[in-house]
Amino acid sequence: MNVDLGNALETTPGLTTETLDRLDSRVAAAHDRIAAGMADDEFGYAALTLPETADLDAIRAATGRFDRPEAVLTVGIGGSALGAATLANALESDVDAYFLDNVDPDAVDALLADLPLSETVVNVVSKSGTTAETLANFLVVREAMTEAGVDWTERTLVTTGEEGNLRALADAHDLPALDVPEGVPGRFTAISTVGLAVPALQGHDVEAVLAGGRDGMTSLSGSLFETPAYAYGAATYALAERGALTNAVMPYAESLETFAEWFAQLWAESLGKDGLGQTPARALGATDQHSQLQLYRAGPPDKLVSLIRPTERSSTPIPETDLDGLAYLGGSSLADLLDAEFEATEASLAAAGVPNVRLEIDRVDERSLGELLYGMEAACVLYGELASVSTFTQPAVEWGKKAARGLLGGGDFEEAAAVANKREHRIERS
Ligand SMILES: O=P(O)(O)OC[C@H]1O[C@](O)(CO)[C@@H](O)[C@@H]1O
Repeated sequence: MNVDLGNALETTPGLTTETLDRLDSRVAAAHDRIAAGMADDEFGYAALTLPETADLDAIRAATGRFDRPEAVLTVGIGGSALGAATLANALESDVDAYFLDNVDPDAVDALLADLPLSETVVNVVSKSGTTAETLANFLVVREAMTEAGVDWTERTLVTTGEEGNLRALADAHDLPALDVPEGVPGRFTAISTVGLAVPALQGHDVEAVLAGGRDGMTSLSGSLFETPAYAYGAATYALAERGALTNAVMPYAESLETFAEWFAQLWAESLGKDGLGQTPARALGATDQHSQLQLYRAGPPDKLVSLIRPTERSSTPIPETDLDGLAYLGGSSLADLLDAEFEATEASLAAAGVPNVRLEIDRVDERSLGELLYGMEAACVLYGELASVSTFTQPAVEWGKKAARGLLGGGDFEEAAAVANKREHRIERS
């Protein structure tokens, strides 16, 4: 993974080379803190040692109990689904991967109606084992398997914490079970049992994902000028400090669209603390050049755009044409067009003084994805150190969970009472 900060200098908001030089001493101190946390396997910092500690043997043993399934259905939410989804949606496989990470009955019913349940592995993932959406969906999926005459105990893989509902279920039915990594928040578990079971079931080279993570791990140093991940973390932090409160993540590869969704949880849930943070906006190049780019370029000067692309991609030739005004496309390729649009968007933003950062990976394969995931995690941890926020907790998500649980009779929560006291000011169609 390489990072180019050139288009974040002298922009509005913007950095200068002096800013980066001044930041580098803070990056060195932050790296020392990060390295110490990694060495001591400290809560949260342990995420950055996963390329070395992830239990590949356990992943292979647990997933090896399933002969090549037609499909893998992951039942999980947030970090328990997005890492695996990023890898599955970026890589080609003849084993289809599906993700139930919401409780929309229409979507759940439609998916279950289509799935070959007898040839599907159900991969239920929850660190806590208490997440309502995940457990509710699992109960629905298990019922559907039973009604289809499928022995769910033969088709279910569990990934969970040491205790809780799923651990008890796995023990009671002798289900293959993987341990979520201790001391690692869910959004940081892509390069672990949590994120790697699905690609393993799909036949992908999970060892290469770990190797990519190790590439990122060995690149960590005490200087942003030697560590692309830290360069990105420091630059995004400094731009936020100067008013870039939105970070539009815009991969120029369909295969990285889910990566932007994974990044959004990582960035928002880690850095949105104490009135601080940087809103991750998900965009896709070239599609959003015909959509959100208008706002990025001509709206409030409160954004940076992170443009991501693989430097190698397949190339689909564009046939010669005599279409009026479009003859120039003939003989080039879709790759040429997409790369030209990437560079044009980059320059368009720069011309308008909008800061943008270029991130490039070699290609969309297991090793590059591992390095990209790791690099963004390291960038996020560094940003959190510089911002002095509690990167590895997410207390603000608990209020809503209690309210929903109270509304369903799952306990007496004052949050549920607050829902009942909603202030109303209805505007109704006459
Ligand atoms: O793996 P679990 O415990 O089901 O949690 C799923 C997700 O929910 C959260 O805890 C937020 O509610 C995320 O941090 C996490 O990734």
